Amino acid sequence: MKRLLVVAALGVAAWFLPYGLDSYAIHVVNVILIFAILAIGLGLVMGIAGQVNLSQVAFFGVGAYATAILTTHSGMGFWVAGVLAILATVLMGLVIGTPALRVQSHYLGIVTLGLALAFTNWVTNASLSGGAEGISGITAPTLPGVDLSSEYIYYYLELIVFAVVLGFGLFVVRTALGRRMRAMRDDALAAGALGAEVPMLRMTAFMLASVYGGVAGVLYAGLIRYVAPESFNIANMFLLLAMVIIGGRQSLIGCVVGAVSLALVRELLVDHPTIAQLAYGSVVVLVVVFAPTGLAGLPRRFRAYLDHRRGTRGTAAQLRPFQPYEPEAVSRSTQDQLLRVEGVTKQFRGLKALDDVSLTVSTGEIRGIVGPNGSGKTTLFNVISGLYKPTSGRVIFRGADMTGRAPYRLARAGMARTFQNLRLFGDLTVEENLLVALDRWSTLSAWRYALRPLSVLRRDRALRRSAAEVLERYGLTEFASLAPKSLPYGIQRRVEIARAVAADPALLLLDEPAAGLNGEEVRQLAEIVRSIRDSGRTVIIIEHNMGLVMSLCEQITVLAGGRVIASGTPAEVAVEPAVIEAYLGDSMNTDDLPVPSAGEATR
Ligand SMILES: Nc1ncnc2c1ncn2[C@@H]1O[C@H](COP(=O)(O)OP(=O)(O)OP(=O)(O)O)[C@@H](O)[C@H]1O
Repeated sequence: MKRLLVVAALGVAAWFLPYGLDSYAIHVVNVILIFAILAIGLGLVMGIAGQVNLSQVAFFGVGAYATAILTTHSGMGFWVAGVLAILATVLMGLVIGTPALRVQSHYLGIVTLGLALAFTNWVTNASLSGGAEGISGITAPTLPGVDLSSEYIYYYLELIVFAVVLGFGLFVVRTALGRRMRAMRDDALAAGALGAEVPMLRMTAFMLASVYGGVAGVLYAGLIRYVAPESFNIANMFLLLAMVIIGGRQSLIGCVVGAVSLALVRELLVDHPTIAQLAYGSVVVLVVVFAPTGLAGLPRRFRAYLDHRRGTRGTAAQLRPFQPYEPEAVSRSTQDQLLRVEGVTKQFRGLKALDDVSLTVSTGEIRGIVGPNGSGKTTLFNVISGLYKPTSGRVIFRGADMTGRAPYRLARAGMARTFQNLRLFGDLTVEENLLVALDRWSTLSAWRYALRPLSVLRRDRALRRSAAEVLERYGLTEFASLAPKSLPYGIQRRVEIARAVAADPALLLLDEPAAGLNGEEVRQLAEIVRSIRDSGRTVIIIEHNMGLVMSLCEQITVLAGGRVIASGTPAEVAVEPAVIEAYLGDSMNTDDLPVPSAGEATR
């Protein structure tokens, strides 16, 4: 309610703003709105999706130049030209997003900067774009009964477009697509392992940014009715970047605040361009060092600081007991092979981390993978889950050859995993971590955001209900809104397992889930894993805690030096001479192993 009142007050203020402004001031406001739209687009691709994009100014340029060329050379009306210009910008977004499929971080910065420079170079030299002089005489936009040639009236057109694109951006960020992008920004590898189609997501982020660039370009062409290369140069790109960083790149409102503040500063320093550049640079450095979340992040940091001083943070939340799943009858026929690893070898330069490893896992089994440190267990998981391509050999999952498939494809085929060193999305809450896993929509269905927004909202509500159920089952409800990193290690491990199961896998890979847990937590973990299996899933678990492995697993595969040295029931492998030899000198003492009875092992 409070938020609604603030939005209404801002809306009223924005509506009456032109009444107090002279003709120069309204022009400045119109330019600021265009920069704000550009900044939102840049915030989406860089702040939300984590893709370095130094070509936002080129998107802006394509939108403006395409409008200019189509209205002057081809004699089209402004609106038709504007729509075509935005389509042209999206096409450019696809081209510029393509390198993001292969390169990341500063390399992507260099590539996108290169493309932006190429654009400026082209418009400066091509005759189609009017060379250094640019294109003047752009047809003014018309609306029946509305005089858009007046900047006072044009302001309302811009204001409406700004409100729509800001609302759309916030809608994306706060629902499934935005969550996936934020997850990818945090940890692309973990997001992929949960089924997020990382390449498609990167492309979508660039396309979104390009739409914002295109819209801003069209509005600019309609406002100034003249385009020239200097409006789209690298200095403006850095100004835009400074707006996003200072405002707070992870918040679209922050991007708007940054755009407005810096555009006003630019106006004040318009006669001192050198001082202006130095001032932007210094402020950016100060913000990066002292307020990495920008102006938008300051209130939250201040609240966190106050909480810390009062000592109120996270004291109330309690881990509740796990509520077991309803057992499901699963046929445990050994014919029903869920996973087959055939002669897999993985070579890292001179080192053979896996050497001709073969194993078969049946549906409904809990399989243990054990072996001394460095024996290749995690490498085997990485090959099975698609993080590594094997040097040779095959991985057959649910009857299909999945060797070397991207992790997101394996995840979508029904595989989920946890990581030895926990890979929770640190910038997302516990609930959002689960929501990312629960979301099974393909990124291709992102068109619904534009054409069927209500279906997106309905689905988001359904996802939140499912997340609440998962939180409840794992006893995590009270931690839903907290950042995973603020939680004790044992709870983080539980969140990671809950997240993996939320992805609804047929096969769950657990990489050392007991690492760092105390005795009681290990007991609870065993209960959770058994219940997950009883609910119809198959589990493979890498573990050094031999007591846990021996009591939990029906079959154990022992690796040493990248080779399978034994395979069988806990009782069988515990007495294998090769296993005893491999473990001599290791922490495991096979004589002390609590070898279970056959009945216990197959619970
Ligand atoms: N990306 C990589 N590049 C080079 N060598 C690697 C890579 N990943 C693993 N290795 C090497 O492969 C071998 C097997 O490592 P892996 O992590 O699979 O062993 P592990 O059995 O899981 O060990 P631990 O129990 O300590 O986790 C080790 O010698 C490791 O150094």
